[in-house]
Amino acid sequence: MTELSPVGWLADQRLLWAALAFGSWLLLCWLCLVRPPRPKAMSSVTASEWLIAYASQSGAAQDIAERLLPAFHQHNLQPALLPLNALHPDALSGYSRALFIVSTYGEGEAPDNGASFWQRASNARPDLTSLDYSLLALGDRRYSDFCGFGRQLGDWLDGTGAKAALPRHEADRLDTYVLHAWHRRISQWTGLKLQAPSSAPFSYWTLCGRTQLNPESPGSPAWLIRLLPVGELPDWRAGDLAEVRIGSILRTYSIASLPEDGALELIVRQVVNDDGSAGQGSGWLCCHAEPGAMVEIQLRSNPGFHLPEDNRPGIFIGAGTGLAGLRGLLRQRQRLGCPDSWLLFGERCQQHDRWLAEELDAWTTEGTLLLDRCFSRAGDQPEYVQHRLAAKADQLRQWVDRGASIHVCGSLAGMGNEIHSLLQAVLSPQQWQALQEQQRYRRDLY
Ligand SMILES: Cc1cc2nc3c(=O)[nH]c(=O)nc-3n(C[C@H](O)[C@H](O)[C@H](O)COP(=O)(O)O)c2cc1C
Repeated sequence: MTELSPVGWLADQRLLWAALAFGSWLLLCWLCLVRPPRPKAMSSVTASEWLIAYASQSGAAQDIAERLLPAFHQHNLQPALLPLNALHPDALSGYSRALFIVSTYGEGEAPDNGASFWQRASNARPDLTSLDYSLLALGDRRYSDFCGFGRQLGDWLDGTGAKAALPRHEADRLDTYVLHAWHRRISQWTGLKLQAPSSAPFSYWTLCGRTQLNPESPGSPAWLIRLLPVGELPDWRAGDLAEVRIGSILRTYSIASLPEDGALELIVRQVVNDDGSAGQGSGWLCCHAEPGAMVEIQLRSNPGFHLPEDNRPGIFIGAGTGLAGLRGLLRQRQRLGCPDSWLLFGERCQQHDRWLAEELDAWTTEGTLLLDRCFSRAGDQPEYVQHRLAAKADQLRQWVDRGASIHVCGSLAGMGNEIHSLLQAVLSPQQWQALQEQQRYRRDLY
């Protein structure tokens, strides 16, 4: 056996360490260069490729779109959730999979938060061959152009080369069978557990007050109806809607009060049929139901008609029962101390149709409300809200330049359509575009 001198032993140890260091370095190189990279986590690959886009006038399509999010989040996916107007058609090529949930408004038209997208899309044909999509169209077969906008959007997508991953689904009045079928199919497609929205349950309310707003008016009687909940008062926001079930009849009304008022108030016009009989739903609410009667109601969020988050000036335009939605908004602004509200309200006759006079006149006296009442049966010249607005076009332009939002509530045929055309005619293209893009033009029309 040879004995190592201390110097030789030290040299051997150095050699050993050098060999070890060299070996580690080689291993590191192999790990970095030779081994293939591990696939990126699923979430980071697919996070930005998903799009959920909606176009919704009274909130149903938006609600369906928003309720899809939690299932995506559970899988660490962060899809973009946007109203169509927030997208440029070309930007769709940035996504590889999309869900479109769109309703139809007007006469087969896009809802307001899809209208400017559609205007741009009509002149654009981006290459969307790498986009797979599914489309759920909401509509109502009682309109002649059933799901008209959904169908146009689907045809346009197909024309761009986008591939429909599933057949188009069309839901008539939120038909639960179709909604469940669509959710099942997209669950299979995406591999996510997506639940069809179960609509909020109806709850019971008691009829506790009914005041006629237009005694002796030549128009049909209109009533302010007050209801108290059985149980706790639920929460809602100014601009929201109430679905009222009377037997087999379902009617949607704009809510005219705030939760802070302690009761739900609606403005209901008593419909009189051609044969003189009272309309089924309104007849019961306005005449036949006794105080204390039970009413089944479901509250529905209507985000497209809420107030903007700040206290910018607000223009409120409506006729007849359209005052309901506007009154909720005006009450909210009064509570928040917003200074500049301008209401243009149209009804029939000066003498008997000063609806909610006490309340509105108090606000004008305080200086927080500018009120233009227009009467269609006044003197020789009938005056509608669109006439008054046209006469005050300079003031309208000034308010819009100061950043005012515009809310319109009432019937689409006639008032809603005419206000729409008038705004387009008297505002500059820049003002009109800004109103739409900044969502400062909001409508609750029926
Ligand atoms: C003023 C108005 C016009 C409408 N026009 C149509 C139409 O032309 N075709 C259709 O299928 N549905 C039409 N609808 C029905 C809506 O598309 C349907 O109620 C839908 O569920 C609303 O969804 P949203 O709340 O997302 O806007 C119309 C509804 C309203 C209030």
